[in-house]
Amino acid sequence: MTTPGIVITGASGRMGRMLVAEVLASDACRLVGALERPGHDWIGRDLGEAMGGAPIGVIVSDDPVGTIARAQAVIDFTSPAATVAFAELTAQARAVHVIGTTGLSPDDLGKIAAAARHAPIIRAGNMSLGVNLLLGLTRRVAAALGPDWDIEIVEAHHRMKVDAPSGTALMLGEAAAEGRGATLDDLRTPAREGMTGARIPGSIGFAAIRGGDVVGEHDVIFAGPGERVVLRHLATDRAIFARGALRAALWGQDKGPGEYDMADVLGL
Ligand SMILES: NC(=O)C1=CN([C@@H]2O[C@H](COP(=O)(O)OP(=O)(O)OC[C@H]3O[C@@H](n4cnc5c(N)ncnc54)[C@H](O)[C@@H]3O)[C@@H](O)[C@H]2O)C=CC1
Ligand SMILES: O=C(O)C1=N[C@H](C(=O)O)C[C@H](O)C1
Repeated sequence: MTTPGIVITGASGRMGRMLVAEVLASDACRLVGALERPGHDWIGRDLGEAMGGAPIGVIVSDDPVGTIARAQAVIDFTSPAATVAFAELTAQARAVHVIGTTGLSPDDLGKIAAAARHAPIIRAGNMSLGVNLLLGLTRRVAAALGPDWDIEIVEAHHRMKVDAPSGTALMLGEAAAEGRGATLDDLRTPAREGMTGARIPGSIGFAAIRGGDVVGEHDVIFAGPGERVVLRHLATDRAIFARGALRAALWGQDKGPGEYDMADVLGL
């Protein structure tokens, strides 16, 4: 039996490079393609050489149709527009699509849901074991603490991150809202600036810090009368996300069409 062939999109990106290394180090799969955006200077080059090492026989391509046709799984950490386009092509190829891209709009999510009618899509704003455990803890603490406890989510990321709040912060906010028997749309408070007025009771607030090379830090703060509870996750190595994504790609091999998340993959 041959191992599943994996295509990595955005192969030159911060996550793309981690994913390539993770797939090449695994005996459970093969790297069968690497995609970059048209005009990128890696197009047409051997991926191993482009990454500064020995050739590996995979040429970086800007042709998603031909490349994805060879894949049993596509691991995709790129941009919302690229991910929506890849979702359609991956569904046509009946391959597993693992989506790590964040900043997706409701319209993007609708298109991804449509693609998932034809093939499995596993999507999470954070693929790490630690954050996915923290989601369950956040749900439980939010349920246990009453409405006198204000919920605020603070996240910090590197200076190149383009979306805010982070995908992880939004997942944590959704978990906190679920703990309160509501949705994040019900409880989310707009970003604060100027004369905001006092805090809306029961709302969930977000703050985003951007700077340097911070991999990803998230605090869920429960601020009550006279005390605070803080749940924290600190990512210090992007390999945690790549490891989770590859695990998802392999897990998805025998799954039917539909939308899945890391709780499904990890059995949480
Ligand atoms: N879910 C998770 O666990 C994680 C999610 N992310 C998310 O992954 C995404 C990417 O993050 P980074 O790697 O830091 O960004 P990056 O900017 O370093 O990499 C993105 C790559 O995608 C490429 N790309 C863009 N459009 C493309 C197209 N049409 N075809 C092929 N390649 C294309 C870019 O050229 C670039 O190389 C972000 O949305 C980020 O929030 C990042 C880390 C963990
Ligand atoms: O852009 C990043 O770097 C990260 N993005 C994800 C997010 O938006 O939460 C996951 C991780 O925090 C790193």
